[in-house]
Amino acid sequence: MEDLIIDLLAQVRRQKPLVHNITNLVVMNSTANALLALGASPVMVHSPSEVREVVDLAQSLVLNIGTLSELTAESMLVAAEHANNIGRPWVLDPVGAGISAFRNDLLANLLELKPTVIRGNASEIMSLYNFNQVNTKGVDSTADSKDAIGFGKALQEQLGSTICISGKVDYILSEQHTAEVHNGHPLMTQVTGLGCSATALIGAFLAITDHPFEAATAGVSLLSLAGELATARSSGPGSLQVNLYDELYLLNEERIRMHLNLKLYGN
Ligand SMILES: Nc1ncnc2c1ncn2[C@@H]1O[C@H](COP(=O)(O)OP(=O)(O)O)[C@@H](O)[C@H]1O
Ligand SMILES: Cc1ncsc1CCOP(=O)(O)O
Ligand SMILES: [Mg+2]
Repeated sequence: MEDLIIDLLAQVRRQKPLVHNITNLVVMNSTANALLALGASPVMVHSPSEVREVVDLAQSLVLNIGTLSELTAESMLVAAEHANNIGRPWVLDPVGAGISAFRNDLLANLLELKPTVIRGNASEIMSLYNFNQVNTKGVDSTADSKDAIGFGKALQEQLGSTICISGKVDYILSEQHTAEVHNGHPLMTQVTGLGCSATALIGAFLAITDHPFEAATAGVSLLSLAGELATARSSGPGSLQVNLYDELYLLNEERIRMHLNLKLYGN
């Protein structure tokens, strides 16, 4: 799998795919910078009047509901439907799933459109499986990622989507495979938008491969690895945020082979 991730990263850097993001107001800048640091080309387009044309133009779509509004909810539904119609892959970040009826209703509609990949923290994945479950606290998880595996597997079977659960260990679940990423650092939970950045990177890899499990594993692995390497030379959350861009930019074959701690299982 390391060989594959190294190859996918080289392809992103060569092709610089255009990744269309309808995302939240908190992370708009940081996820654009994460995509640029990796080697992809982000565009943030939110208006329902222009999302169809940009879905046509871009190679993948990232939907992130973090600061949802009536306008972005409409845009997301239009964009996801159009992406399905023309065969564009898309990834959903269900930020804050479970915190309101408005958010849950939109998520239910988006799940009907069967996202190619879903990435959330443990509380979000648990809420997605059962919206009535009250285990969510804003946008941060109150649960360990391993406790959401059963919910993630059930969602995977129900939707056919690849499911990623982030946390101390990241899990990537497809019909045939499970991957575990044992990288990252607890300090990463004190910088906003790093889960959203993992989702955006998945978008970059979806743009260059037809294999959602591989794209999701590459995106989650490289964000966690870059975060771990960045933490080692940071004195707190502020420098971690900046150093993360440098580490994404500096990722190469040697660093991936030396530091990536990835386990792959067949189901
Ligand atoms: N306890 C932890 N230990 C190590 N790494 C972590 C931990 N929690 C989160 N991370 C890292 O932060 C990334 C984002 O995960 P998470 O904080 O769960 O997302 P979100 O920001 O959506 O809540 C993970 O992919 C992982 O690399
Ligand atoms: C704090 C906050 N509030 C709404 S969206 C958002 C950012 C969440 O980003 P992440 O889930 O990646 O930490
Ligand atoms: Mg999140």
